[in-house]
Amino acid sequence: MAIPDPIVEGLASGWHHIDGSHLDAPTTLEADVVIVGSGAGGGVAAEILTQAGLSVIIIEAGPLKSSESFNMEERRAYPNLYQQAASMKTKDKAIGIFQGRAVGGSTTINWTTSIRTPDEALRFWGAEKSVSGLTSDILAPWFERMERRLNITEWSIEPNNNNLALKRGCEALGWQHTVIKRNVAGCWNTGYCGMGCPVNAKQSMLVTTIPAALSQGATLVSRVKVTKIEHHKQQVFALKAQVLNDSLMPTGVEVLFKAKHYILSAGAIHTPTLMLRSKLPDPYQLIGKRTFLHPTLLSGAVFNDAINGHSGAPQSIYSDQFVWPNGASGELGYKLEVPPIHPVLIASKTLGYGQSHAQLMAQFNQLQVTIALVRDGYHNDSQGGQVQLTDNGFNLDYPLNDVFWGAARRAFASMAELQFAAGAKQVLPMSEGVGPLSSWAEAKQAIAEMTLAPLKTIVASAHVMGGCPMGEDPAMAMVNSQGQSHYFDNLSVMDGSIFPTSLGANPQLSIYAITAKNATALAQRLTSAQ
Ligand SMILES: Cc1cc2nc3c(=O)[nH]c(=O)nc-3n(C[C@H](O)[C@H](O)[C@H](O)COP(=O)(O)OP(=O)(O)OC[C@H]3O[C@@H](n4cnc5c(N)ncnc54)[C@H](O)[C@@H]3O)c2cc1C
Repeated sequence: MAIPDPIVEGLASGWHHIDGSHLDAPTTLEADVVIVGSGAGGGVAAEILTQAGLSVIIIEAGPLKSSESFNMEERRAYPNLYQQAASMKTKDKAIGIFQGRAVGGSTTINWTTSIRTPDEALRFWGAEKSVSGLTSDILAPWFERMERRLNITEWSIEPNNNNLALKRGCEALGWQHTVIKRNVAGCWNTGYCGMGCPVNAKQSMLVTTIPAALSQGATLVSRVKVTKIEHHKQQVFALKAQVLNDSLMPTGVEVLFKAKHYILSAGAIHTPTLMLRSKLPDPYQLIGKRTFLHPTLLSGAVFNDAINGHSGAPQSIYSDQFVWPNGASGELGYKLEVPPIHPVLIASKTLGYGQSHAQLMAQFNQLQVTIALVRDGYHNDSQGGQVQLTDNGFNLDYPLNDVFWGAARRAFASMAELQFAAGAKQVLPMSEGVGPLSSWAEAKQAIAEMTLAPLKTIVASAHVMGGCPMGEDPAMAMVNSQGQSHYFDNLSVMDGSIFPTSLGANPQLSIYAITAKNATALAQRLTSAQ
């Protein structure tokens, strides 16, 4: 049975799509609003502004790919759909970062976990970061709106064995756990969300807001990368962009975009990189600083029975037992989840080489993996990373300090305790120098004594946040609480870069709801000025 592909059908119906790789001469494009990036922020903003009657151009550096080409193979998905073919790393290479680069941004390849912004985060932002008007009550209708729009509902199907182990461990220990809400409609439970949903069940921006915007006349420009924001006094007057070829290398052809209003939705790291490269005013030196990752530790566990963590909804249970142990600014907390277990993804995040690695991979189908996402950005000694320009790109300098390693050690202990309580026969904290552990008593001692250090301990992130913080006080924020620049009348930022701290929860729903609120306010402002 052929799966209907909304992108193929939409293009056939006459959507305005310009594949930059086909442009061979300099071009200027104009609209009421130009949006840089087509992910969680860009997608939602595009739909709302188009619905308000404004002409919109969405610019995306990545390609337009759709279910027609999503073949559930890691070797194709990572180079096609991820930044740096899924091998992006921090400056010292100690943290691996996953981020999307295709139409739909990271939502095209994310794992569908949808969680509202924790109240603790919102209260901290109000009290400490000069954010105004973002309380759980004020945001509730925006969460409801986006939950309806993206069919976000509790996953009612039996979790896969990877998630079931998390649930069983929590039950045995009396720890808090929750069934995850997912943005899916008619999900086949394949477990391949991270390679682009092959059946268009995931309600990513690729199959929801972007098609809606295009159906109402918006223009999508793919394989074009914005390189510079041209500005003068308090106005942005153009965006300069490079055309990219099939391999996403610049062809030398330039495109100029002109608009009444400009929105940056290139995501954390890339929005700040673009701002730095364009030398936007930054009297308090904020751009790119306080970039957060939820730096994530992994613990493997071998079970007697098959886990088959590649199959079934990747994430369907989480535990918040340890996220806010002593209030927001107390010791760093961590959220417990599981990742999908696909061979390349896991082989690159496990330890050893040669025989020991081969032995571990031979038990691949019995391998359960638990992850602990550390909540960064609240404690005084948790300042996140800093985006820095290099000659041909950027670096994210994210030093891992003692406060982080303290949380990491606690997280490894919690994960081992949980995995043994769930019935694991061996637990393997993903940090060099510690072998497979056979009991909770043995693990407790080994984890208390093990050396944790950059490049010895595996740390990863799929949640990039911050670097262009929001707030009313320009001394600590680049944009106000509506995402409007403090320095330019016609520039907004709508993506994960505006979070003043990490969230302590998976980010997509926070970006959807806050963007929906801010884009609606912007649409009212722009249409009433017409
Ligand atoms: C593997 C993976 C799994 C994840 N799972 C979950 C999950 O289950 N739940 C959850 O809540 N979150 C998850 N996330 C994170 C979530 O998807 C992101 O937080 C969210 O999509 C970020 O939205 P954004 O708008 O900030 O940026 P993105 O969605 O990343 O979109 C930014 C887009 O801008 C484009 N861009 C960048 N620079 C330029 C430029 N100069 N010119 C033109 N275009 C540019 C990029 O190519 C990209 O497509 C996951 C992420 C990954 C990578």
